[in-house]
Parts: sequence; structure tokens; C-alpha cells
Amino acid sequence: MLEVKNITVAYGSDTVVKDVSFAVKPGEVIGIVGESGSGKSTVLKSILGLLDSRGKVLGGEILLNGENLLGFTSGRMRQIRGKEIAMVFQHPELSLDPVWPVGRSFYESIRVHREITKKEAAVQGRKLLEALELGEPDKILSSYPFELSGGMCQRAAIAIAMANRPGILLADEPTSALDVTVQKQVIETMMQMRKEFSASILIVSHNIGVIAKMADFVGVMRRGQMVEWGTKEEVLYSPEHDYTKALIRAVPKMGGELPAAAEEVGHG
Ligand SMILES: Nc1ncnc2c1ncn2[C@@H]1O[C@H](COP(=O)(O)OP(=O)(O)OP(=O)(O)O)[C@@H](O)[C@H]1O
Repeated sequence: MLEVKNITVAYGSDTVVKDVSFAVKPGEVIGIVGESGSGKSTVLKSILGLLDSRGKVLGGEILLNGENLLGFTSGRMRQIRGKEIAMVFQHPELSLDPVWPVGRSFYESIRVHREITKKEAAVQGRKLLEALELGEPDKILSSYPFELSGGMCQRAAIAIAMANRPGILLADEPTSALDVTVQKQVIETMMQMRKEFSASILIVSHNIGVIAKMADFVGVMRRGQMVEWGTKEEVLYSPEHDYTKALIRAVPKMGGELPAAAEEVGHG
């Protein structure tokens, strides 16, 4: 279980995350929604210990199964990343090395954490891609990222993120660079991974449609603060905060009519 407790984060003298708390329990999908600049990515980077040199967590705790990650050395955090907590980004290029075939990325991401032969990694990669029904696993494993569509790259990146069976997958705008039909497939891939490995997912997005489709619990961030938190039904169908109401109204495809529209993946 991951517990973010009262974290405050600043870049230099600019405090961009203020006293934010939430928990990601086993198997749950948590969605954090909020406009650009509200601090969502900063929360994810704080969890992974990936803030740049200007960024600093000024207060609070980030507990992974009761241990405070903020006290971990960078070496220990490297062991956590990918193994206990994996991450997918908006652009799959950040997870897939452009000069390697997908299968090599798969092998390298496992090899960081345990000994494995290329052959074994290929067998595991094939199994994972088969489970995801991505079609022609061997072809995907032998392809370079530039030979695959953006959606296929992102789905392969999600499979690679899950290669070490992490308990938690963090996803930062994983569908935002993709068109709507492909967004749906990427969401399905994440949900399949969750089922296959009983993983928890923490997804941040400005796209409320994506959050509506995936999350069990939803947090709404505005200017560094978590202004609303509750079950998906509570937050999206009967929002209390004016900012949440405005966010929902701003989704063109939903037209403010969430109950039917939550089935759709809208443009954020
Ligand atoms: N490396 C950085 N150095 C200085 N300020 C930063 C840095 N990264 C983010 N910020 C600032 O911190 C605030 C929160 O940014 P953050 O990226 O966490 O928001 P976000 O909600 O994820 O938005 P987006 O989806 O646009 O990334 C913004 O005001 C942003 O300008």
C-alpha cells in the first residue's frame, strides 16, 4: 500500500504541491485530475524520487508498505523504481529506447532487477504480450519503436513497465498524446494489467473522461492542493467543489452530462 501523507513540494521558493494526502490500496485504481500546472506530475515524481535538482519535498511522508520513501538513498530508490513501483509516461519514447527493438527494452528492464537470459526475457515478453492480445508478439518484440504506431508503443511500454510485476503502476497522462480510439485501447491494456497482476494504478490526467473510465477513487487537484477526494461516483456524479463542477462542464464530449458520458473517453 502506498500512502502519501501531507506532502508539500517546492521548486526553489515556489511551493507547487501543498499538504496533499491520499492512499493507493492494493488493487485500486486512483485517478488524479486537474488542469495543467496543478501539481499532478510533481506528486508522481515525488513518489518516485525523480524531482529535478530544484525540486524538494519540504514536508510529509510517502509510505510504501509503511516505509517512508523520502528517507531512502538514491540507490535504494533505484531498486524500488521498476520493481515495486513502475511508471509510464505521456510519451512512450521515455520508456522505450529508440535504438533498441522492444524485446531488448523488455530484457534490459528485467535485468536491472534480476538475472535473466535474453531467451528467458523473450519468452516472458511473448507471454505478456499474448496475455494482452496485442497480436503478433514476436513481431512486436523484434520491432523498433519507430516501426510501431504510437498506441502500440504505449501498450508495449505498459507491458514492459509490468515486466518485474510491480505492485503499483504510476501513469502520467498515458493517453494524452494519442487519438481517441487508441486511447481506449491503452486504457484497456492498463486495466488488463491490473487484473493480470492485481496491481494498483495511480493515474494522473487532465482528461476527466480517462479518469472516469478507469478510477475507483478520484482526487481533484487545483493549484497544488487536493480540493476534492472521493469515490468516482461521488466526485464525478455529485461533485461538491465548484472547481470539479467546472472541470466536468469543460469536457465537450460529456457536455456536463456525466452519467451517460462517463462511459465515453472524452477529450480533456
Ligand atoms: N522542474 C521544474 N522547475 C520549476 N518549476 C516546475 C518544474 N516542474 C514543474 N514546475 C511547476 O510546478 C507547477 C506544477 O507542475 P506539474 O508539472 O506538477 O503540474 P501538472 O498538473 O502535472 O501539469 P502538466 O500536466 O502540465 O504537467 C507548475 O507551476 C510548473 O510550472
